Formats: sequence, structure tokens, C-alpha cells
Amino acid sequence: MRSSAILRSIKTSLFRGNQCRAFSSEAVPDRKVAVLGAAGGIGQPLALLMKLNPLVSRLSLYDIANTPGVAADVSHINTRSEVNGYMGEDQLGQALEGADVVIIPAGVPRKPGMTRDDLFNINAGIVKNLCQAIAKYCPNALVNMISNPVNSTVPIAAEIFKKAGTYDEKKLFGVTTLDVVRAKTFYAGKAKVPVAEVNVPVVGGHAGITILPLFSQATPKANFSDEDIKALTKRTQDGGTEVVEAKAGKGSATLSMAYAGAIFADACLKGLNGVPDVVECSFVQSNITELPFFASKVRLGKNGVEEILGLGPLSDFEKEGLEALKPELKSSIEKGTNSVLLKLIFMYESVCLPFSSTF
Ligand SMILES: NC(=O)c1ccc[n+]([C@@H]2O[C@H](COP(=O)([O-])OP(=O)(O)OC[C@H]3O[C@@H](n4cnc5c(N)ncnc54)[C@H](O)[C@@H]3O)[C@@H](O)[C@H]2O)c1
Ligand SMILES: O=C(O)C[C@H](O)C(=O)O
Repeated sequence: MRSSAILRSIKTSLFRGNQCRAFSSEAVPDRKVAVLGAAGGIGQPLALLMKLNPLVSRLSLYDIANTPGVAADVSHINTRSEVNGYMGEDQLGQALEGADVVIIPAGVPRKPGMTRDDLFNINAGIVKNLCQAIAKYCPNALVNMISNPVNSTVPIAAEIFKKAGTYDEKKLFGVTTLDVVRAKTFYAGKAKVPVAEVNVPVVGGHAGITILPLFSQATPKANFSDEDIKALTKRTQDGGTEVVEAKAGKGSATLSMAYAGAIFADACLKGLNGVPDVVECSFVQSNITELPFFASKVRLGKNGVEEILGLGPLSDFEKEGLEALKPELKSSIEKGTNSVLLKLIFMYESVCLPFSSTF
């Protein structure tokens, strides 16, 4: 296949239904996408995939190290967006200014034997700093949070934005698309149906049993035993660990995550551009359960979340899974909103910053 044909086929499969068909090429709005953590395992392939997205006019690649090389490399690809690389905190503001969508894969990944929650202490601080900058430089951007533990980093981001006075619950998303991608792949493999036709909602959160795939709502329908459904559910819940173990200390899912992140960012861009009926699962502020944040199907629009769709009818197995996940998800959310770490950070800022000019 010639390179132009390869590029066309990647774009078609990734960005199916792209509204470029609905707009003349002149009418596709300008959109700036910023990737924070762009030189990392997820960041680099995600930068590549966003460079292939014709809805992006400016691609801003930020990291604390190594961004110039990544940006120079990606910038040579002959697609629409102009690429700029930014490195170090001094350049974070420039990286963010005017961004419509900010994707955050910055932070430390798991090693075998760790839970996502073990990443909390280090990633909470990273997310806090990046979200403070977002509040300052692009408070209206849609934020796609990839950094783990998503069940806590999204609530942390909400707290930071509230403190800055910029919080809009419609614009903050935990990216759970990889759970959907996995559920679709595993279901299609077992049912022996073409994976491109498969749909499976995944609700709850993004860690272990908080990941609840709703195979009873999967399409096309397949005749699975209870044991099959249990096994598919467990594999989806443990998908991240499967990759962490296979990588044996060299990190967690990066390529499949970049794919999933690109799908979700594309959906956000389509929503912003007014494409109707764009629906993806995401971990958002929600009242469909008693928990303040919950992943479910979300309709995306010009302001971000347009509608949070209900859970739909659940099987008995899924109802049990839903009840079982709530305590863990509740405590991860509370860790993000009430953690001693956050309180200390906030206390330090409110006590020290008013006097900072005297230091
Ligand atoms: N939501 C999901 O489904 C999902 C899937 C896979 C991985 N993840 C998470 O994504 C995160 C990144 O994973 P990875 O494999 O790309 O890790 P990585 O270590 O390969 O890359 C992380 C990048 O973040 C950068 N970084 C660190 N601090 C930063 C800061 N303050 N500002 C900007 N950039 C900073 C690093 O320099 C590095 O380039 C991890 O927390 C991982 O657990 C989430
Ligand atoms: O499992 C991890 O630590 C990374 C990510 O959350 C995943 O689901 O692959």
C-alpha cells in the first residue's frame, strides 16, 4: 500500500464519521489541542494520532523533558495541524493558551504488583499543577484526564478548578475509553463477530472492580453463558494489569491508550463542532447514582457534556457488580476531594502565598 493510502485508511478507521464530510474544508473550525505529558509512552503515539486528526488545527505538545524532539518529528507529517513543542513550566502557559481540548497523560505509570491507587501521591501533585495552569490559561477547555488513578485525579481536578473559580462540570472528563476498547475487543473475539460492529457500554470507574462492562447491553447480541460473561467481565477489569505484567516493569498500556485517548478527544472535538449524537463513555460529575462522579454514556456537545445517559436495564450480575463497586469508587473519589495531601497543599498555598512577596 502506498503511504498516502495507509494514512487514509488509518484516518478512516480512527475517525469514522468525522464531520469533515459535513463541513467544506474551509468551514472546519480551528481547534487547538494540547497534550500534557506529550513525550511519554502514551503522549508520543497520542501526539501522532492527534496529528492525523483533521479536526485539529494547532497541536501543542508539552512535557517537562524531551518535547522539542517529539514536536519536530511529528511536525513533519503532512496533515492539517501546526505543531508546537513546549518544555518546562515556563512554557506551560504558552502551551495551554487558546486550547479547546487539553489531554493529560502526564504522570507515573504502574509497575507489576502496584495498584493504580499506588500512583496517587506522585500523580496528584502533577495533576494539581497542570490543572492550576489550565484554570489560568484556558479555563474553558475540555479536559481529558488520562493520568491515574482516574477515580481520584478527576475529583482532584474538580477541586482545583473550584478553588480557581473556573469549575464547569460539563468540561471535565476522566478518559475510560480504553475499558470500552478492551470490552469490545474481548467480546468480539469470544462472539466471533466483526469487532467494528461491536458496542459495549462500560460504567463505574477506571480501576479493578469499579470497571463495570455492561455485556447484557452489548450489540450484536451473542449467546453467552453466565460463566462466559463473568470471564469477559474479569478480563476487561484486569486488562490494565494484563498489560502491566506483560511489560514486566516497563510501564503500562501506552499504544492502546493512545488509540483510546485519540478516539475520546475526537469525540470531544466533534461535540464542540456541533456534530449531533456523539456519545462516548466517560467518568464525569454525575447524579445517575449516589456517587458524585461516575462513568457512563455521555452525549457530547458544544459545551462538553450535553447529557448523561442513564445506566439502562442491568442483568442481576451487573446489579451485583454495581453495588460491589460503590464503596471502592466512593473512597477513591473522597481521596481526591478530601485527601490530607490536598488539604495540606491548599493550606500551604493559602498561608504562604499572601506573604510570598516577602520571601
Ligand atoms: N486512563 C487510562 O485508561 C490510562 C491508561 C494507561 C495509562 N494511564 C496513565 O497515564 C499516565 C502516563 O502513562 P505513560 O505510560 O505515558 O507514562 P510515561 O512515564 O511513559 O510518560 C509520562 C510522561 O509524563 C511526563 N510528566 C511528568 N510530570 C509531568 C508534568 N508535571 N508535566 C508534564 N509532563 C509531565 C513525563 O516526563 C513523561 O514524559 C500514568 O499515570 C498511567 O497510569 C491511564
Ligand atoms: O493499568 C494501568 O495502570 C494503566 C491503565 O489504567 C490501563 O487500564 O491500562
